[in-house]
Amino acid sequence: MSTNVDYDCIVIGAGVQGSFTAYQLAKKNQRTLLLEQFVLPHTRGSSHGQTRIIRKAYQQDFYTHMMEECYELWAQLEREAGVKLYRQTGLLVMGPEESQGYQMIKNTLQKNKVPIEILNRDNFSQHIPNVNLALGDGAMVDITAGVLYADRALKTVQRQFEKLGGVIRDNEQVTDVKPGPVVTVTTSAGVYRAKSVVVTAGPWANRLLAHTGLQLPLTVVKINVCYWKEKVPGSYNVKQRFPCFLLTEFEETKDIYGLPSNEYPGLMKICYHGGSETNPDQRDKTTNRSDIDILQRCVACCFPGLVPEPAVVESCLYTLTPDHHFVLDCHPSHSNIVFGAGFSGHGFKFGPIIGKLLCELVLGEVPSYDLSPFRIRRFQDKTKSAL
Ligand SMILES: Cc1cc2nc3c(=O)[nH]c(=O)nc-3n(C[C@H](O)[C@H](O)[C@H](O)COP(=O)(O)OP(=O)(O)OC[C@H]3O[C@@H](n4cnc5c(N)ncnc54)[C@H](O)[C@@H]3O)c2cc1C
Ligand SMILES: O=C(O)[C@@H]1CCCCN1
Repeated sequence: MSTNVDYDCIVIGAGVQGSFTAYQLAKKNQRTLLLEQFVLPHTRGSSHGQTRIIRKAYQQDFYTHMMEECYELWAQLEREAGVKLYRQTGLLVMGPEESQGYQMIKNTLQKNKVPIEILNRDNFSQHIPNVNLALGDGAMVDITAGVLYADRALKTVQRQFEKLGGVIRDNEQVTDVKPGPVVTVTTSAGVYRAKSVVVTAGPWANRLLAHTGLQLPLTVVKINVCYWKEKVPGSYNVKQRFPCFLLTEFEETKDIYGLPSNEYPGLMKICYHGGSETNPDQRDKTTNRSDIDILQRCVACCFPGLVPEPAVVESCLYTLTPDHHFVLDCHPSHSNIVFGAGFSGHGFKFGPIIGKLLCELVLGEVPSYDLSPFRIRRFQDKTKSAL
């Protein structure tokens, strides 16, 4: 052990991305510390809750390509830990047949030979009962898509990290990061020195990066996570193999998505892919519910077996970039500070591959995928660097 550092790497933030990064670093024999400001597990960031969608259905090829390997990495973790983290349900994609968004997803899936089933108006209700396909909408199913058990996944990857000798310190907020050949990290409980640092602080990313003179164009929004009651219990249940769904357009506005009833008996999760801007420390003060009005109209129109009024509303945060693509990069002035941020409400399924990529950046290895869609230079004038 070199005498002037406590760790090879310190990862700041134990959400899904930081936890997978720490795990990958420990696998590569890096002495790694994972720091978390809250007591684990917590519900204040973006990675809490029992379920997330996993899918290859994307408009861009690069996400579909990454998901090929990512499914294998999820399965590897399941085997390693002896737990079930994924359940195949399929993803029903619905949207105006001629729209660009719907067609791009269809083309990407077909081009990449992802198994899909195209449904037509005649066989739709036979395959998908209790859903009304809007006039002019097309429908297809991404067969291998499904549900990830999110809370369980987070706990599992953190436990595997510790088994590899990694150290987690929760209830310890990072208050300063001093760049240099050895990075000094100050927390509410102490000071640590490491050869490199990874910032995976979710909605708090810019607050951490400010210590290093960098600000990214990130917007934090609060999502109302709505659960809707089944009129006939079980009709939208995961055990009936009811699929996840993605509606690429409703009333010409943002996507709406949902997951079969699972965590709360008789309640299906359906959310609007947008919300109002918030300060992550004051999340619960934001009370805009205009998205819920849209969801109520959508449920009344497309899901006749659900009561069109949410039975439970919880909160979760998105950290959005202007193009909704992730940020995976090294600090422009300090190559030993790496960050993963701006997962824009769709990053959970990529956790294992994000961990692998951020680990490669820390170790100075050639990244397994082309990172140009994720580099900060794409923002150009929107990235403020004080250094
Ligand atoms: C409602 C909702 C639905 C979603 N659905 C899907 C889906 O179906 N499929 C999918 O793939 N993705 C989905 N996502 C997106 C996915 O959950 C996020 O992209 C992902 O969880 C982001 O993880 P993260 O690690 O970047 O952030 P976080 O989970 O927020 O983790 C960051 C961590 O850093 C900690 N931290 C911050 N500052 C400090 C500090 N100073 N010191 C110490 N610790 C600090 C925070 O406390 C936090 O724990 C959804 C998100 C939401 C909100
Ligand atoms: O990542 C996902 O799969 C979900 C559904 C689509 C909108 C973003 N969140």
